[in-house]
This record gives sequence, structure tokens and C-alpha cells, in this order.
Amino acid sequence: MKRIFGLETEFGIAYAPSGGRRLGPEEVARYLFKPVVAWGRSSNVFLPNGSRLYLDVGSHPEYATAECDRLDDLIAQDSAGTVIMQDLLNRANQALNDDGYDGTPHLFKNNSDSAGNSYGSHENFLIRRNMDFAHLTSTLLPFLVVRQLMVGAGAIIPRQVTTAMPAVQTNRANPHAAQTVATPTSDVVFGLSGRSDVMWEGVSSATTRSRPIINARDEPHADAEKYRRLHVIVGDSSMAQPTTQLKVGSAALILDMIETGVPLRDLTLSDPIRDIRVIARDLTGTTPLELKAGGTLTPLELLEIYLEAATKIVDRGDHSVGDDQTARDVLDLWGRMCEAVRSQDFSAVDTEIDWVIKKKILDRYMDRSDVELSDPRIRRLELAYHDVTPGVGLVEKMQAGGLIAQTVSDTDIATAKDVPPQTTRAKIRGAFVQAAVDHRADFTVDWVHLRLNAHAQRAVTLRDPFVSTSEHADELIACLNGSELA
Ligand SMILES: Nc1ncnc2c1ncn2[C@@H]1O[C@H](COP(=O)(O)OP(=O)(O)OP(=O)(O)O)[C@@H](O)[C@H]1O
Ligand SMILES: [Mg+2]
Repeated sequence: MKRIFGLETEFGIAYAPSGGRRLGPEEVARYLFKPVVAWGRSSNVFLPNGSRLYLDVGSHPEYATAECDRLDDLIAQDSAGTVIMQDLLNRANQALNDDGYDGTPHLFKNNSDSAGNSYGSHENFLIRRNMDFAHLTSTLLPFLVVRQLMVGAGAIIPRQVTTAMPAVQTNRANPHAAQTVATPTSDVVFGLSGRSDVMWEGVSSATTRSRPIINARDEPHADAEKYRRLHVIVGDSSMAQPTTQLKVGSAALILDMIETGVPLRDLTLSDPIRDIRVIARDLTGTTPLELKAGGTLTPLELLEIYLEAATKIVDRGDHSVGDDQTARDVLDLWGRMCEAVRSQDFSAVDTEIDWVIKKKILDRYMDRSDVELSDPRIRRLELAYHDVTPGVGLVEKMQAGGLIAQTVSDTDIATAKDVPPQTTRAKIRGAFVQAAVDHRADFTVDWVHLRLNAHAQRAVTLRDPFVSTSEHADELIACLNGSELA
């Protein structure tokens, strides 16, 4: 089975002044995007690797990967996004210095800022239109609620669970907008994910209500008769590549299971929004969760039931994650993580799973320095795990030292900065964008369309994301080459 995947990552920005002038994140973001605007005449561009890079109002630049049909490609493209942002950061740093700012801009791949705003990493999965969407999402939902036990980024969160929605959040117009979470008090715990506390619904198109786990807004970016795009917005930004692989791979296998009709008992949770908060505070996976169909299951039991079904899919060879080895790797880490949770001995996964790696770092520091979890030094250390500023962040150093595992090579990541996935329509888009920029042509691109503004009648529509060649696009590119000759 084939599937298209895409990951959107919103980055955080901060500026550390060195005694001199202060600078707000919006201004740093403007510096960051100066080369982008100079290159693409906009702060909302598609790059030659097929991705989209943009800055909305505010200071959370977003990188949305090109469409990938293999998990390995997705991880390479996602990591390339971070490297592209780092390159921009280096240039911004230089420009800021030239303008007399002597501080340091920082870039974070995290999910909340110091003001308590939560933003995210969105996962996109192509699904077939002929699937019953309500059935698909209700089957997937319990999995997304418990998945944090495997792939949460780890977070310092208030001990107390709150399920009363703050008044300010009951009338949000924009489901993507940053959302404020209660500022943690001193009574905090190390939890699995900070995102869980900002989820207020299971599935919703969320135009006026607050943020759901699955955003049901129907924007397929493809032939709407055949396809639909599932937009999962509950996930954390993952730092360790194996965590990304397990996060997206496990969800993909559950979707494969639903789409190919592998039977699964009804695991609908009675109160998913309460459960997601409670689970976030339970590192043992032993909290009994009430099922709508009656009885209880713990998060760990649920993950094991899902693993069994996912294993069937992979055994049949009917999965969408790419080659069989990648699928086996997903199952292997999934199994090892369940075993680690059961035994509470995490040594077999402590170079692969974000929350486990992060907890180890924080625990060690607390032991050595005799400080509490609520100590500002611990918060800084927690943030350092998400700091991707070149030469500064923890993950870069830990990867170099073999303390965090990698699933794709640095060479593949470097390639993915410029080269789109070769098996999806991103290949066509990338070639077009490169040609149009080379020829300084005026052009417009989105996920589905390619247009030379001077030849609007020849716009190319790429309705099928699985198709990686297009005669029409070739003609448009030839048209550019011809115009150069003329
Ligand atoms: N047909 C598809 N199925 C699944 N994923 C897709 C499909 N087409 C595009 N994608 C992926 O969906 C993501 C879209 O990113 P984008 O940021 O434009 O999202 P959006 O939800 O449409 O917009 P916004 O973030 O501005 O609200 C990309 O990662 C892209 O690769
Ligand atoms: Mg987006």
C-alpha cells in the first residue's frame, strides 16, 4: 500500500542579548527571512526540494516537508528543514552583527515558548476518500491519545490535571494559532508531552472551537474525489530521528490496518480529553482508562494491542512506510519501548526516544546539583534539548557522540536540502521552482499548481501526489529555457 506523508514544523525563536540591545523574536524572524524574501520575493515560498517555508504573522517560521511516500525520505526531508533553518540563522546572525547587534539568535524545535504559547508539529497522511472518515478517525483516536507514552518529547508540566477550558480558549478563530497554556507553578512533574494539556477535542474542523487532536478541515491538496489528507496536530516536534520514525511509522501502520480492514476490537475511550492529560503524567503506562464498550485498559495494554495488529500488517507486506526493513525497525522500537515501560528499565531505548533521553539528562543534572524539577536551571536544560542553534544545542552534540541514534545519514540530509523526494509530485515541483528561479521568472506555486504568471493559461495541475513526472510541467520548464534563448 502507498501513502503520502508530510510533516510541518513550527520553530521557536529567541534572542540572547550580550549586554547590548534587546531584540524581539518578530524582529529576529524578519532577519531570518531576509534571504528568503530576496530569493523568492515572498516570505511564503516553495523551495527546490519541494518543501514550503513560510512566516505567518508572529515569530514561528514553519517548514512543511515535501510529499514523501517513504518514511526514510520523510525523516531526511524533515531534518533537512532544520538544516535549512540553521543556515538561515547563521546568515541572520551575521546580518545582526553587521547592524550592531552583538547578541545571539537562537532557534528551537520545540512546542512551547517562555510566554506559555503552545505550537506544534503537524503530521499529514494521505487517506483514501472512500474510507468512512468518522470510522477512521474514531479508530485512530485512542491510539493518538496513548502514543505519547512512546514518542512524547517529555515536558515539565503542572502536576494537577485541568480539564476546564480557560475562557480565552473557547473562541479561537484559528486552530493553528499559538495557544496559551497555564504557566506551570512550582508543583510540576516530568510528563510525556506538553501538548496533551492544550488538546480540547478529538476530531473537529476547529474553526471556532479550540484545538483538536485531529483537525478535520477538508483540504486534500489532491484529487478530492480520490484522496483526503488527514491532519494530525497532537504530536510533539521530535528531536531524535528514531522518535520521528516511530511517531509517524506507528500512526501509518494503524492507518494501514484500518484501510485494509484488519479487524480490531472497539477501543474507543470514554473520555479521551481527560485521558490524554492523565496519561501525560503517567510514565508507567498503568492508569486504567475506561472504554466506551465497557471495561478498562491501560495505555501500555492499548499500545501492545495496536502493536500486535501492526505486526500483522507488516507480516503481510501490506504497509505504507516504505521498505520492509523500515517497517521492521518501527515494530522493533515499538516492542522495545513497550518492554521498557513495563519493566521501567529504559536502557534499551535511551538513545532513541525523546522523553527518555530528556528525562535522563534532567535526572542526572538534578542528582548532581541537588536541584528541584521546578528550578530555572532545569527549565533551561529542558529547552537546550530543543535548541537547534548550530554549535549550541544538546542534540547535535549527543548525536555526534553517539548518545542519540540516527536513522538517516547526514549525507542524505544534506542531499534533501536541495533534492526533492524522487517518487512523488514534489520532484516535478522542485524542478519547476529551480528552473523558474534560475530564469528569474514570475511564478506561482502551491501543493497542486505550477504557474508561470506570463503564461497563466498553461498552468499545470498536479492532482495526484504519487505521480512524479508530468509532460505539461516539462513543457512549462522548456518554455522557460526557450525564453532564455530568445
Ligand atoms: N495529498 C496529500 N496528502 C498528505 N499530505 C500532503 C498532501 N499534499 C500535501 N501534503 C503535505 O501536507 C503538508 C501541508 O503543509 P502546509 O503547511 O501547507 O499545511 P496546511 O495545513 O495546508 O496549511 P497551513 O499550515 O498554512 O494551515 C506538507 O507537509 C505536504 O507535504
Ligand atoms: Mg502548515
